Amino acid sequence: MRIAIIVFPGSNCDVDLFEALHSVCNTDAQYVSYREKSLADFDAVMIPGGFSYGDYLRCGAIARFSNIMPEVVKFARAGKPVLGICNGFQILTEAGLLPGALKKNNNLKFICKTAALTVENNATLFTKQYHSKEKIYLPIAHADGSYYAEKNVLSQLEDQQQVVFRYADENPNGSLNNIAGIINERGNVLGMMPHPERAVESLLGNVDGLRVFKSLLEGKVRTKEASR
Ligand SMILES: NC(=O)CC[C@H](N)C(=O)O
Repeated sequence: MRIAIIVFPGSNCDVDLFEALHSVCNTDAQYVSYREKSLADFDAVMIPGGFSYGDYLRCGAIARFSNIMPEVVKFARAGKPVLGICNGFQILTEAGLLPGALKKNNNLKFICKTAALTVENNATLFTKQYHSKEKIYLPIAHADGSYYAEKNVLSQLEDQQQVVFRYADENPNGSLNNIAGIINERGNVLGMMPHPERAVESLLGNVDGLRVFKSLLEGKVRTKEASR
């Protein structure tokens, strides 16, 4: 599987994501600049975390006007897999590929810690290797991670099992319905605030994020972690 990692000015989790895909999962990952205008030959697109355009105006609000974004939208509309992590999630909501918005954390502070989550929907492209309602732990690192959507959007997300990850134990940022990650109706675009790419090797002290990537790559690779 050939995976594009979109790099914007200010992205800072692109290398972690590359290492997770390339070094841990042995898959073909390529950096693609925000200036590019084509995603031909890629099987999946991932938008990494960071501070695209310095988070000026609103997180993701400027990135979504980059050259590459119409291609990302086309890619998603074609039903191909798209994953947005943290700032990537923010960019996907700004681009209209996912509903709702990410607001400032309730405490108005940047929060960097490990969060407990439950896997609410394990029937997606990105979560099929988790058990239903499995409790996992992933790092979070954001200032604008409080998920907001209108009531009718929230009920649609709940009714259609589009909430994929929910904060467990405590809600760190004020997200409505404890939402940490959602998928679009079609099931090919996932956005999540926690960082699975920072939890893919025992050396990192946590492998709970590895199955997000393994689920997508299922059957196509034998990961190093799995062979240990
Ligand atoms: N780690 C990240 O992607 C940070 C996301 C975003 N810039 C925020 O602080 O909310």
